[in-house]
Parts: sequence; C-alpha cells; structure tokens
Amino acid sequence: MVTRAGAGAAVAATAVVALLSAALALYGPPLDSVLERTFSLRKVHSVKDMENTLQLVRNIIPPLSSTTHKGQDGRIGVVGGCQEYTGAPYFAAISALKVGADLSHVFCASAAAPVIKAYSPELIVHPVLDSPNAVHEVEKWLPRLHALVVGPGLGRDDALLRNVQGILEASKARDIPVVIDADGLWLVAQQPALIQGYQKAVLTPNHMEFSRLYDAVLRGPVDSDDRHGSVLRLSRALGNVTVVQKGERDILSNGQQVLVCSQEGSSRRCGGQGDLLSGSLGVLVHWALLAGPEKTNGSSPLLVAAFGACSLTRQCNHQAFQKHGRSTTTSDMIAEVGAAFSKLFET
Ligand SMILES: NC(=O)C1=CN([C@@H]2O[C@H](COP(=O)(O)OP(=O)(O)OC[C@H]3O[C@@H](n4cnc5c(N)ncnc54)[C@H](OP(=O)(O)O)[C@@H]3O)[C@@H](O)[C@H]2O)[C@@H](O)CC1
Ligand SMILES: Nc1ncnc2c1ncn2[C@@H]1O[C@H](COP(=O)(O)OP(=O)(O)OP(=O)(O)O)[C@@H](O)[C@H]1O
Ligand SMILES: [Mg+2]
Repeated sequence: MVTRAGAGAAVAATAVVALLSAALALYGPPLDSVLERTFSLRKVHSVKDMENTLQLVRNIIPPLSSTTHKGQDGRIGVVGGCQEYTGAPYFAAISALKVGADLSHVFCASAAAPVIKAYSPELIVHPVLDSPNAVHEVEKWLPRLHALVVGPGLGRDDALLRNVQGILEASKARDIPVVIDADGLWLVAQQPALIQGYQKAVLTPNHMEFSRLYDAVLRGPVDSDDRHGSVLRLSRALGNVTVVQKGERDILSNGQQVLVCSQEGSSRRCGGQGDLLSGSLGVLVHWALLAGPEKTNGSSPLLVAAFGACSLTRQCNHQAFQKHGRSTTTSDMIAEVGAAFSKLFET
C-alpha cells in the first residue's frame, strides 16, 4: 500500500530528478561524477564496453542497396594539401572512399593539385586554396558535400589559413559537419572562437596538437596523469565540441561522456595514420548524423562515429603490421581498410 507520505516523497523525488536532469542538460554532469561513472568499473568492463560501442557503430552503417544512387552514401571534402604536404590530404580523401563514401574531393593549394591527381584517379581535386577567391570557390561545392575534413597537409601559411577560416565559417553557416585535424587544429588553437559551441565539429588532435589546444583554451598545461579529465575539460571549455585525443589509447569525449578505444594496433608509428583516421571519420560522421540518436541508443552520434574511426584505424594498423612488420606504411594500412571494416563492423 502506498501511504500519502510515501506518495509525497515519490513526487518530491521525481521533481528532484527532473530538476537534476534539466540542470544536466544545461550544464552537463559534474566532471568528477562523469569520470567516476565512466571509469570506476573500467577494468572489469572495458572489453564489454568496446563491444557495446562497436555494436552502435554497426547500427549507423547504411546497408548497401541497389536502390541508392551515387552520392547518397557520402560526398566528402578534404581541405588541405600544400607544396610541402601532398600525402596527408591524399590519405584522408582515399580513406573516405575506401570506407564507403561515393565521392571524395580535395580542396588544396595549386602546387599540390597535380601531385595529388597523379596519386589517384579516384579523387576530385580542386586547386583553389591559394586563390584570392578560395572561400567562394569552395562555397560553391558546399551544398553538395555531406562533411568536410579540414587540415591534413594544410601547412601554416597565413594566407591559406585565412582562407580556411572563411571556409569554416561558411560550413558552419550551412550546418555542415567538420572534422578538424593537423594544421586545422593549429588554426583553432589561434582562434578557438571559430568552432566554440559548434555541435557538428569533431577535433582529432595527436599528443602535440592536444597540448597546444589545451594550453590555448584552458590557459594552462595538460595534466599528463589525467588524460580522461583533460579531454573532458577541453571538450567542455569548447562548448561540448567532440574531442578525440589520439595515443596509446584514444580518449574521446563530448563533455558529457568519455569513451576509450584500445583496439589492438601495433607499435609501428609511421606518419599518415592520423590522416587515415580523419578521412574515415568524415564518412562516419555523415552516416551517424543521418542515423540519429535512435540508432546510437542515446549516445552522441558523433562520439559513436569517432569511436568507429579510431577502431578502424587501429585495426588497419594491426593487420598491416602482421603482413609488413617494421616496413608497414600508411599505404599498407589503407590497403587493409576493406578487410578491417568487415572484421569490425560486418560480423
Ligand atoms: N605524408 C604526408 O604528407 C604527411 C603530412 N603530415 C602533415 O604534416 C603537417 C604537420 O603535422 P605534424 O603532426 O607533424 O605536426 P606537429 O603538430 O607540429 O607535430 C610534430 C611534432 O609533435 C611531436 N609529437 C608528435 N607526436 C608525439 C607524441 N606522441 N609524443 C610526443 N611528441 C610528439 C614531435 O616532436 P619531436 O619528436 O620532433 O620532438 C613532432 O615533431 C600536417 O599538415 C600534417 O597533416 C602528417 O599528416 C604526416 C604525413
Ligand atoms: N602509442 C600508440 N600505440 C598504439 N596506437 C597509437 C599510439 N599512438 C597513436 N596511435 C594510433 O595511431 C593513429 C594515429 O595517431 P597519431 O597520434 O599518430 O596521429 P597523427 O600524429 O596525427 O598522425 P599523422 O602522422 O597522420 O599526422 C590513431 O589511430 C592512434 O590510435
Ligand atoms: Mg596528424
């Protein structure tokens, strides 16, 4: 039997829960409680957590179908590539195609374009990034693109970075998802306001890029003993932008939740692996936003997409290393994308 006092207490408890939920929705749970919830059971749950999250990635992958037309599974743009760096934008753009995008564009400086075109007939290469009309030239394509990957091989030339700033602003105005990597993160460290609070941005810093960003945004050094807390804090300070800190284990957060990806890779650290990750993520972000939170069981679609890209990159590394050992290069990893994707996501 429910007494009046009992019913009153239940109503009061419901009100408290509702108030707390409203507060959480507005400000996010206290940092300590997120970390405690996420990590207190980490040792016993890590393998199960990884498997559960991989299942969410499987849920966002569009089935191959005879009724879809070219372009529906993803039209991705990579913004990067300059005189010095032509490999990085190529790795990102070809990885997007290999993961399952239908069309992959590269918007690069004019000196890089013939080189990138010569690597691959699969890519659509626009030599526009150092033109005085760069923003307009890229903006023309934005209505046809599902996601942008900004930064691989961009370099740090001021004129190029100013153009990329304009491209980012135009992409935000159109609500286009952006993955920001490499020198795109250099730009964000100079001007965090560029992506502050943009819910469709994912940042993929390596060790160095993370420290630079953290210092710029939080005005202090990273606590290297607390990687999880650092990623959570940076995401929150940027207004819940999704942050993926790459490393021995990848730490991912949207300021509400923290995920850890420890998919087995290898000890081979050749350059370009991060470009494979950011290009793959471009496609997965598009798929995840299309699928929506019903398919990700309430988890953030962008976090699920990022977990998918991290797992895939590490699995490619693992498979390539088994064949090539110390001579493994990123091209060997890209050759493994199909088999790694099947192993992780098509079981
Ligand atoms: N084939 C191509 O075209 C490729 C081109 N690429 C392009 O190059 C551009 C610059 O990108 P980036 O990553 O080299 O730049 P940046 O942030 O200055 O870091 C460099 C310094 O960080 C450090 N460091 C790194 N990891 C660390 C760790 N775990 N722990 C500790 N330190 C660590 C390390 O310092 P060091 O060991 O030298 O002291 C290193 O010197 C960018 O456009 C990118 O896309 C690449 O994509 C590769 C393939
Ligand atoms: N110590 C490590 N052990 C295992 N995997 C790692 C380690 N460090 C990085 N990785 C993996 O390598 C991939 C690329 O991360 P990395 O930190 O090398 O990026 P990056 O420096 O941006 O690469 P790039 O050379 O493309 O710029 C990620 O999938 C990450 O999980
Ligand atoms: Mg990189």
